[in-house]
Amino acid sequence: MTHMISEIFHAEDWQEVAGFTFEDITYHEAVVGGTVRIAFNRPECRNAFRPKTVDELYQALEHARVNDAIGVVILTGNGPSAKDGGWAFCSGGDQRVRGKDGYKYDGTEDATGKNLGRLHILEVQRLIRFMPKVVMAVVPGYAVGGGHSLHVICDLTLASEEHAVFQQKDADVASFDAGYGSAYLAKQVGQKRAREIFFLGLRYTAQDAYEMGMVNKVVPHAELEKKALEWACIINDKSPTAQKMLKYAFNMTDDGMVGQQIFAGEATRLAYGTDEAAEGREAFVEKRQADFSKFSRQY
Ligand SMILES: CC(C)(COP(=O)(O)OP(=O)(O)OC[C@H]1O[C@@H](n2cnc3c(N)ncnc32)[C@H](O)[C@@H]1OP(=O)(O)O)[C@@H](O)C(=O)NCCC(=O)NCCSC(=O)c1cc(O)c2ccccc2c1O
Repeated sequence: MTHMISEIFHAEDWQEVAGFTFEDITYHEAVVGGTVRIAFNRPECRNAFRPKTVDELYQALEHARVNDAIGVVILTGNGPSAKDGGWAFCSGGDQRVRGKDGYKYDGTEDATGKNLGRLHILEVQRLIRFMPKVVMAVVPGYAVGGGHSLHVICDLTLASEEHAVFQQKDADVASFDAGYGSAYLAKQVGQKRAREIFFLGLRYTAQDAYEMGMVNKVVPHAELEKKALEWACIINDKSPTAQKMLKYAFNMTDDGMVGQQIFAGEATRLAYGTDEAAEGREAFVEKRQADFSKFSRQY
């Protein structure tokens, strides 16, 4: 008997990625190739993340990042909750395990033995931001707190027409994502709207979020995952180099020197492929003066 992943998950489209024993997430690769689906799998607590969840998420994202065959990562939440039928993308940090210095592992999971608190969802945000793949948030229910920030950092967001709820409740629990979660949100929806979202913590539907500019498409709940895979296939049919350079170009204006470094690194890689670069390398190896005279100063 196959275990149900999520009510709107289409098992025929996916196969489990081998080699992992995840508990808090599920990790699948599309049968058609090119796309992975990573899903929070704690629907009973609206897919809140504890440190173990974040570790698993980071591991799966890193695995996708370095997999040459993958162009798109779908990030979503499994559901509904068996307790009450509620749907969630992610409700942020698990408040039951928040300590004075961050979110706590349970005793057996802490690698340091010192029970250090973690805020490493921020490391996940950076991984999503800087990976040369399109990351798509697929929001079937609540995207709240740190879960809202995760949808903000993703390149695209699709949302369930019936069940998606966007809400920033950080200030209700005396937390604040003062990085991408707020400042980058303001780039998406404008300063007044972003301040409203954080200062008031109101609930917004998928349609509200679409009108504000932080959701790309509102999709009927039952069709959400099919639409996500359809979009992923469209993205994957295009030039991987063009898609990567575009993502880094979009990021660059907001990411300062790091954004420039990442874009510039890829420009260097492209330059290495030219005859001009080969001449420079070969001249060094052959211990001769490089002859760049035949290369044009194109304008
Ligand atoms: C998400 C909700 C609005 C949903 O409300 P609803 O009424 O539909 O459902 P319940 O409230 O009854 O929830 C069902 C069930 O789930 C439990 N639960 C939900 N969210 C969490 C959570 N985040 N942590 C732990 N448990 C959660 C809830 O207790 C119920 O359990 P039962 O046992 O009673 O069945 C609503 O649930 C809600 O408001 N949730 C809390 C949202 C929240 O405050 N999130 C945290 C914001 S702070 C944050 O995420 C954050 C994390 C970081 O790591 C950061 C790092 C660096 C900077 C900032 C960070 C940051 O802000």
